[in-house]
Amino acid sequence: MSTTLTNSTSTIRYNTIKIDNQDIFYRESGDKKNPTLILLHGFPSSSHQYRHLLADTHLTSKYHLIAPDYIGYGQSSMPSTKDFEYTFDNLSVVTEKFIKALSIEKYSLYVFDYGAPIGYRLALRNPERIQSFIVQNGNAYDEGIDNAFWSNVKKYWAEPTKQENIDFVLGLITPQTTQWQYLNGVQEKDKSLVAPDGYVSDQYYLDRPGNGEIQAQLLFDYGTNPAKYPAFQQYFRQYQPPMLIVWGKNDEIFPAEGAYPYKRDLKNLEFHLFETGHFTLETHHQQISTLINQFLTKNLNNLNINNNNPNIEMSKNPIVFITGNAKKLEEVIQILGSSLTLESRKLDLPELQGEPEDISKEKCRLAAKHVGGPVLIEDTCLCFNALQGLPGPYVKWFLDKLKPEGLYDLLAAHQDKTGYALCNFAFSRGPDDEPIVFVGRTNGTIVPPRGPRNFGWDPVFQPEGYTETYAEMDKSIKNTISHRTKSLELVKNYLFEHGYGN
Ligand SMILES: O=c1[nH]c(=O)c2ncn([C@@H]3O[C@H](COP(=O)(O)OP(=O)(O)OP(=O)(O)O)[C@@H](O)[C@H]3O)c2[nH]1
Ligand SMILES: [Mg+2]
Repeated sequence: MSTTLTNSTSTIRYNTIKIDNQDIFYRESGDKKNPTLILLHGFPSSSHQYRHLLADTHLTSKYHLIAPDYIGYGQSSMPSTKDFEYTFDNLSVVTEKFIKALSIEKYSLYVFDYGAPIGYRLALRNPERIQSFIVQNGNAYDEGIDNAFWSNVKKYWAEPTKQENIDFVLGLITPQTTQWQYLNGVQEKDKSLVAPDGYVSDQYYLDRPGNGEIQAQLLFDYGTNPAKYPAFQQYFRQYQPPMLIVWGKNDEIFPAEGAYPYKRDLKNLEFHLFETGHFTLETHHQQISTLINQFLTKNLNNLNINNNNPNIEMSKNPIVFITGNAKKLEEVIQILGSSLTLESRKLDLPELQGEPEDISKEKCRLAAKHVGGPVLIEDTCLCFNALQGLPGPYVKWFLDKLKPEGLYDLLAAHQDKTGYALCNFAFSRGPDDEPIVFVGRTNGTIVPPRGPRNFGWDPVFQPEGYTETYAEMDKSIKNTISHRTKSLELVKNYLFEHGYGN
């Protein structure tokens, strides 16, 4: 339990820290020892928009919450556009430095509106640090900005000096528009839930001399975001961060059309639309808090166990998976999903001759020396029973010279066509640590090649109980029964027990 609790609402602290000589103001609640949720605000607001979540003891008894104000917003410094270039790149760099200055190693991100392109940039640069995402009316897909509001913004991106376009931008920072942002799309019965303090204080900050130029510069730079959407989407597909979507569906700026496409890329996605507008938390913070609590509890479960156990070693460095084989890496990423974050490095390490376990241990020692930190390697064997386990670890060279047909022909003189695929993962914490080996094995039969030839000996291996070869079957089936999956399962269990899980 947090030590900062009082009665039914949590204590919020208000602090300022210097980053690159600028003051960054932030609100903080909950115990620092617990997993961190960083709340990134939107336009035209500040960390004030997260006041309900920050005060919610259901969240702060289990999580550490932090909400900064970006430069130019709320209580943070507001240098002029001559002294600071207001771009999403720059705001994300400052946010990254802010997180580092507070010594936060891993975190979940709540992204809303402008917070989305800032948070996704952070994730592209630090995929290993991101534990999960909560997305509220924040965009990463073209569908979300294909509407009347954005067609005006696009005109401004195309001709920023045209008076008509400047007038449009100036219209966005008037008291009427700010109030509209809070109330538009809110159901009649819920309007009295929206505190006027939100739009009144946002307007106070917008009205500061020079702030209009800042908003115009940043809105112009929003034009750099659509070009990044493919990279954001690729990150989602590759790293599969758990994601909770909580979206006010009557928002005219970020309508629900921008929420659905996340479903295309994220496998671990919870999706909720609410009958309300842009500032969804104003009317639905209780429902959202409950969902966040359930979502984080489910997805950070392993981490909570680790945090409660002082004997667990938490790695500061990410585990580097070394392989020279792109297909192998692809499967490892598919199998692991978001459960474990690895950094990959392409390197073809020399391999010893001998028994599979000794080969993988030695490969792992070399990798640990190379990286100087925690490493994971993998060595795969294809073993024929009639040949006492050969070609085993040497299958790569046999395959290279003989092709899949030749592998099958090796058994021409033998009745027994059975064999097994063997996968040895080896893990070491660093150069002085003895590697541990995790073995996964799938039995099968060696058959004349069938199916696509894009991965090694897959066409000649037909796993026991199946009529298709590895190459013919759907990837999702191979990844349920394969030698690699079985070995990775043991790796995951071991690493979770030792504090490396997501
Ligand atoms: O059909 C396949 N299905 C698989 O699931 C599979 N896994 C590995 N292989 C192949 O078997 C040899 C292992 O050698 P290997 O473990 O030393 O790998 P590698 O040298 O390619 O990469 P690495 O050592 O840099 O990680 C290489 O020819 C790999 O292409 C597979 N073929
Ligand atoms: Mg190799």
